[in-house]
Amino acid sequence: MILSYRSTCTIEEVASSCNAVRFFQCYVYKRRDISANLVQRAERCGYKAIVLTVDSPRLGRREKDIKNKMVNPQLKNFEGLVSTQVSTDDGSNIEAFDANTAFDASLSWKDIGWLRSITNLPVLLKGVLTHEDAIKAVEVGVDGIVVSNHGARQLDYVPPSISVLEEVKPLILAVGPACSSQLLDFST
Ligand SMILES: Cc1cc2nc3c(=O)[nH]c(=O)nc-3n(C[C@H](O)[C@H](O)[C@H](O)COP(=O)(O)O)c2cc1C
Repeated sequence: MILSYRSTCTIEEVASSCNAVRFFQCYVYKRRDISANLVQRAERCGYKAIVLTVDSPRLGRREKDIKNKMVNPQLKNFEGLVSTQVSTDDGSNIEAFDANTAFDASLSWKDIGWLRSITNLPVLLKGVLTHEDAIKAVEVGVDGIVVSNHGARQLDYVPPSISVLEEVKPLILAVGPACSSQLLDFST
């Protein structure tokens, strides 16, 4: 299974109560020490890989979250690292926290090297949708890709993940952590 950075149980709590093979999903934050803290905790707790989500330099405009005044559950993994209390008059506090405070929108291929420098775990990229990016991912040394359009919640008009599988087929490891129970291996 792939644990989201946003999980309501901490990296440690999940590790101590679950024997499944665990990967940890994270982002690169403006404050790199936060990413490093999460990644290294996951490594210490026996997670087997880091899944870096690369399709969200900023959050998409999640109109349903805004309309519903979505309130983020407490981000327990961040306790003691950063304040997650974000007040916004504009609806979604997830958007306010992730996009404006936390995520590093300058994320680029060179940052894979940085991630590799802080962990010995394999690194997978989540959010790849083209053959070109899959090739580039291999070139910069990632260990796998997750073909995903983030549920089409990030960018309008992204292709459905299933429609690009043929294009990236030789390089595919899996399709989407949300579907881990239906993990598909197209690598053969
Ligand atoms: C409530 C919710 C929370 C999500 N949180 C994350 C997250 O923290 N990190 C992430 O990479 N994707 C997150 N996603 C996106 C899913 O991982 C997944 O990409 C999406 O459901 C589409 O599935 P697919 O990737 O198999 O196409 C979230 C999706 C939903 C519905």
